Amino acid sequence: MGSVKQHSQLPIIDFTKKTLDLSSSSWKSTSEEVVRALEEYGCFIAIYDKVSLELHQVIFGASQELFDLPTETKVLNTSDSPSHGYIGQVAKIPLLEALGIENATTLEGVQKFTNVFWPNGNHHLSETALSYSKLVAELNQMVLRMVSETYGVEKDCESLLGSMYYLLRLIKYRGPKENENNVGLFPHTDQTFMSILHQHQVNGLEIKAKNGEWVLIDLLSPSSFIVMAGDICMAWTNGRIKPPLHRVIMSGNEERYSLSLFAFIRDLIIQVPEELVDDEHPLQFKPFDPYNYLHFCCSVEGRKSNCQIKSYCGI
Ligand SMILES: O=C(O)CCC(=O)C(=O)O
Ligand SMILES: [Fe+2]
Repeated sequence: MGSVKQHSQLPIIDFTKKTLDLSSSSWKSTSEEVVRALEEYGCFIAIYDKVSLELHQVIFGASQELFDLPTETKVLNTSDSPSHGYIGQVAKIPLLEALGIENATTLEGVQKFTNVFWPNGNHHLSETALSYSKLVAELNQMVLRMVSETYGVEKDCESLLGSMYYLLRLIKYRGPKENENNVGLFPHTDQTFMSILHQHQVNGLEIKAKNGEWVLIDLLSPSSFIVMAGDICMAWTNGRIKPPLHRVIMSGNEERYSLSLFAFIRDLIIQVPEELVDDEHPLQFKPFDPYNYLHFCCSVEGRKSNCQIKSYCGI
């Protein structure tokens, strides 16, 4: 008998009905839920309906059209930053293809992306990608504010937010062919501050639970998003929040489309706030440049490490 995959027990946090203004009582209780979930699992499912069903359909429709372009066109999506552009036809992960929109919460960013494929512009695509990224970035900002307030480090929050930039990664996984491995993406943690993942219809994302089991994340509602801590968040919180190990396994033949909104930091040295260092939590990380960290991760030394953030700036 084959083993039945365990389904997600991740906390589900509702960001819809409540008015999340700083003075409301639900802001505080939601903040506590968020921090508890992040400390326990490194991630949670957010129910967030600011991205309308229509926008959900339109962005995934646009993603499908982009992946239908010929490979020689898709490879024009390049970047100076590692893994920020087109990824595809990689021998070890043949099911995966990805396109990256850098600075996706700015008009310049999305236009730079669309102009690669449509030199005269593609207003519809730019507008879609921009609206989606801005709305999901708002969720990220809300979560960061909640974490900062709960930890009493609001002053750090403003400088982090001021140095944050977003990469919207569009992802497509095809089903495996006969005798082909069904791994869509190998186990990893994200090199981000925070990532917000979203998918269209087909499941496949798995998270490694504390007991060592891989748990399938059931994300079938269009208003469900996974909010996931990245490596940078672990260093900033002095190890209180750990990024979860996750992977993608394709169980059927249906193509899977997903979106990752990655929050990165640039032009800021990350330092553990002194409020987060005490006898119980001795300082674990040296100040570091989170942008250089991305380059470290793809260096020979970085690739060899089994915990890149600790190798890079751990004490
Ligand atoms: O496709 C997914 O659901 C996850 C993607 C992911 O983990 C990544 O892009 O880092
Ligand atoms: Fe990831």
